[in-house]
Amino acid sequence: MTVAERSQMSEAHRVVIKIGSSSLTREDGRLDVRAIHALADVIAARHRQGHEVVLVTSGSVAAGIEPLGLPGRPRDLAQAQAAASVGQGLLIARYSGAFAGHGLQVGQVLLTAEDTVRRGHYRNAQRTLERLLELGVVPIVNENDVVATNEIRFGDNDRLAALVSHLVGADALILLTDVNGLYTGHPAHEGSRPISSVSGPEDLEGIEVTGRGSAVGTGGMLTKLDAASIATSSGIPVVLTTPANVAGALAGETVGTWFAVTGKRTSRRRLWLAHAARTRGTITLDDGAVAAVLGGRASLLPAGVTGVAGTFDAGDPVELVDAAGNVVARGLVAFESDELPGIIGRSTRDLRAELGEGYDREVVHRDDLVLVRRRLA
Ligand SMILES: Nc1ncnc2c1ncn2[C@@H]1O[C@H](COP(=O)(O)OP(=O)(O)O)[C@@H](O)[C@H]1O
Ligand SMILES: N[C@@H](CCC(=O)OP(=O)(O)O)C(=O)O
Repeated sequence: MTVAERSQMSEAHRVVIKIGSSSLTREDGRLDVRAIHALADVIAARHRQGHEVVLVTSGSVAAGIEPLGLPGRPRDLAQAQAAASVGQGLLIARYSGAFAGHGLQVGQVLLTAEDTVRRGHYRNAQRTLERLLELGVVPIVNENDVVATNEIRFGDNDRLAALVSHLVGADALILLTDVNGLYTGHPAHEGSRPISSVSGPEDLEGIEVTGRGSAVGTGGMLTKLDAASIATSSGIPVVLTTPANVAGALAGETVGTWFAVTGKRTSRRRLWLAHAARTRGTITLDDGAVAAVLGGRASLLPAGVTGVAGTFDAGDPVELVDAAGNVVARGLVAFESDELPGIIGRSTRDLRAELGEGYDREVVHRDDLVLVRRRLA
């Protein structure tokens, strides 16, 4: 079922709910157990109505701060990973206790973004999540902080929640944070007004968002907008609100900000290329090639390439940038990096005549290319 309007939220069979660190920690930095119980109460009620909920929860790093005697959220990666390792067990134990009060079991699922889209990984993740739901268990997902490295580190659970929504074929995604939705500017700034609904990227023009979150959160509003864009562009509507409004959001009430669907369900490979793939290099395009690629139907030919950086093999993901270095698209490159300097800027006819069949192929075929939406702010 596709949820087109807020009012249909009450019928959404499978919903992903993501709760951020800012909503799970008290002012002294400790885990807020009451918040966990309040959320479990709402999810259990939804469960009793015959619906399914997948919970994506942050809070492992925050939960590790107090037992390790740390002064605050660690900045360096290894320390954050250690805190997450200590905190994750405590976090899941709290959820487990809260859901047990409703006769529900929970299943811990630790993922990286790549696991949700990379062939071979996603099938296992998908099968496990399906089986947990069939068994009436509430899956509780968090980033697998301990294995995530600096380069692949996802860094925020907002986008992970959007990718998980896609993975489980959710009917809706609810993002819970410490502000009741998106505002026209930072909520602390005078004059910022709440926005009740967003029907597409054009509604976000002029809105000020920061990547800086609350004291314990990461990513701020920027990653929530990224998550909303991933979900809505692949057919999943999003509500952004506070935990106090989660029951209202599930009932289809006008709470927080509603992000309407902007596109159809997309292929997992394109989702991976656009949002999770680690690119291996950069290919610079001339203005004509940028226009052709942005037109949406053209492949990238050698003649439109002006520069190459990085070391990659044929088939690797690369970024396509314009002359000013702005990322225009991502694609799977058809040549290895060593081959490209000898062919760029040249026409396919020349290349075929000089180097033979095969060298006249596209640098990136249009089927292997996704446009990158410009980020806000
Ligand atoms: N335009 C905006 N509208 C709403 N919140 C914003 C905006 N710009 C920045 N923010 C900040 O984003 C914060 C939420 O992000 P974050 O702390 O990462 O939350 P979480 O821990 O729930 O993921 C809010 O507390 C707010 O300070
Ligand atoms: N895996 C980390 C996620 C951190 C994170 O994304 O935080 P938030 O921006 O509060 O959702 C944790 O559990 O602390």
